[in-house]
Amino acid sequence: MTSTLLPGNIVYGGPIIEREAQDYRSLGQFVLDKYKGFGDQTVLVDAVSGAEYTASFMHKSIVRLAHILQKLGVKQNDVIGLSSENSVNFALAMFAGFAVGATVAPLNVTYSEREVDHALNLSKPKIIFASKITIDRIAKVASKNKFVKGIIALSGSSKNFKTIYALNEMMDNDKYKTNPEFLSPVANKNEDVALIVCSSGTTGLPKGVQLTQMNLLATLDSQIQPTMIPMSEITLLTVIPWFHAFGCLTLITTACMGARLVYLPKFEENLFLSAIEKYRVMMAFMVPPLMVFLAKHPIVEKYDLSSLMVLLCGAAPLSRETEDQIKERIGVPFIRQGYGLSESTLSVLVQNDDFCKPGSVGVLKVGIYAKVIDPDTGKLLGANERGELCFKGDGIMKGYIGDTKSTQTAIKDGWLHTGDIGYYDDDFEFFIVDRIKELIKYKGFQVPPAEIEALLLTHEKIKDAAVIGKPDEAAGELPLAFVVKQANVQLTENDVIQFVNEHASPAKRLRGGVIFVDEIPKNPSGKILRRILRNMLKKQKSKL
Ligand SMILES: Nc1ncnc2c1ncn2[C@@H]1O[C@H](COP(=O)(O)OP(=O)(O)OP(=O)(O)O)[C@@H](O)[C@H]1O
Ligand SMILES: O=C(O)[C@H]1CSC(c2nc3ccc(O)cc3s2)=N1
Ligand SMILES: [Mg+2]
Repeated sequence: MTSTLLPGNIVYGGPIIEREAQDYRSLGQFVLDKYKGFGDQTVLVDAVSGAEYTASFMHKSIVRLAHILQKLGVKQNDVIGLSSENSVNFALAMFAGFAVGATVAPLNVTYSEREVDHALNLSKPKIIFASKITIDRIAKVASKNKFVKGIIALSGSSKNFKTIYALNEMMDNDKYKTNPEFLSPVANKNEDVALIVCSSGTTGLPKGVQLTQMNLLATLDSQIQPTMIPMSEITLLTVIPWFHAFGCLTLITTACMGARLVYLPKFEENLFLSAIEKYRVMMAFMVPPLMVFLAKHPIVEKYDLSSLMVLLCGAAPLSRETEDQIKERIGVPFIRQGYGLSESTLSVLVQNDDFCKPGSVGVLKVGIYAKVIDPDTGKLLGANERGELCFKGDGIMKGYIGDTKSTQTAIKDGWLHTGDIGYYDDDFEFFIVDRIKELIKYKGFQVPPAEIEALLLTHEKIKDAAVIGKPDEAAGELPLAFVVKQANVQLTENDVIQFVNEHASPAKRLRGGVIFVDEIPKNPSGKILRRILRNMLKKQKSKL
């Protein structure tokens, strides 16, 4: 499908032809019927334990858990929290929540008590599923919030809350083994919220993004495309946390397609590589730090990665240099960069065979409209003009929970204002420059840190890098780099400054200096946490 230009400089990705999911009675029913239809196919594989789960196992278990949720008093549109690393029980809990027509609110497992408290007070779940790594923290915070009536332990247990149920005990209880079918209640698809995902919190506190059943069903329809190989023969790998929109939506879409999804609960170098080798993984969901790992880490050479055909990468900027290095090093034929937001359900832009210029994030997906506006004046811009990207379509969220003001700032006349600066070229292929909030303002020039970071990563002695603006009275801000050196190399501040001077325009020079660090702080979906770097800089200054 090629994009078309509509009057008023609006680009359109074309209609969603498929209507299978959207016409269903509910999201929960769609997932149940899909799993039932896939029968004995293996749909999930735990790469740590090696356990494999068939679609019929998933169907049977979701039905049982849905009956259990109803017995516990969970009703349509009640909210269920879900705090777990990637595991089969995460998938069961979420899909059982959908089956009873509830709203599922995944929680970041790395959240501190304070952050859990913030997230719980956004979604106000009645029941929370928690795994052994989070249950103590969840129980402690839940005991201070009256709206939480019960906690279901997916694994482990805790003494910090009075009503804790153990999932395995309930699943084995004969009481719930009676009815092998479950009929999901008819949904008000445009209104009923299926998911409340927390945005990454890169620019402030995380916001509770409400995605309706229709947002998800339309996205599912838009993902269905004829493939050369039957879906049942495709093996995918993911380590992206399922509590994040990117991870969560890729779990839901791959589940409904009947592919085999191999998952990891967290990233571990050897496990990630050996999983690709062992399961002959064809496609992997990636974020830029994982791409840099494949491009640069010496142990990559020890593994047979020849099965890899496609890497799907999103969530943060990926440089064309990293892309080229991977192609050259491990010969992956296709790298598909995509771009999306929690607010857009899944990606709104993705590369394909015909539109994959280096550094681009591809073209509009079906069902999506885009426009680029001048962030100051709101004027509509045309091809090759940089401005704020705005999107419209069936995947755009209902709004932020409990925050009408932010919702009204984010969505105007149905258009989601992303806060990201980008442009499309003459082929309607899109490029992301940076976030409006991250642009460094040097003497009136706007310097995108992502560009300097991409350049620094091309240096063979640099393992990782992040750039921020250092406040400066005369110039406004000066670009400053945090740099992680490769092991056992000599590299000075001056070497790094010289390198940038040679390869970048004057405004991008590292006039703020270079700080060597052991690690760049990133969140689980691979985004650089620049506010931590800004705090580090402040602390360093106050010490002087
Ligand atoms: N391929 C990509 N290239 C560059 N940036 C990307 C890409 N994909 C996603 N992003 C960035 O990720 C953002 C969406 O991420 P997400 O919804 O997880 O939360 P966040 O915007 O990082 O956090 P918050 O909204 O809470 O500040 C986009 O607005 C964009 O800035
Ligand atoms: O649609 C795809 O094929 C893949 C390619 S990359 C991608 C996404 N990236 C993001 C980033 C943030 C987010 O909230 C959702 C997505 S989906 N989706
Ligand atoms: Mg955001």
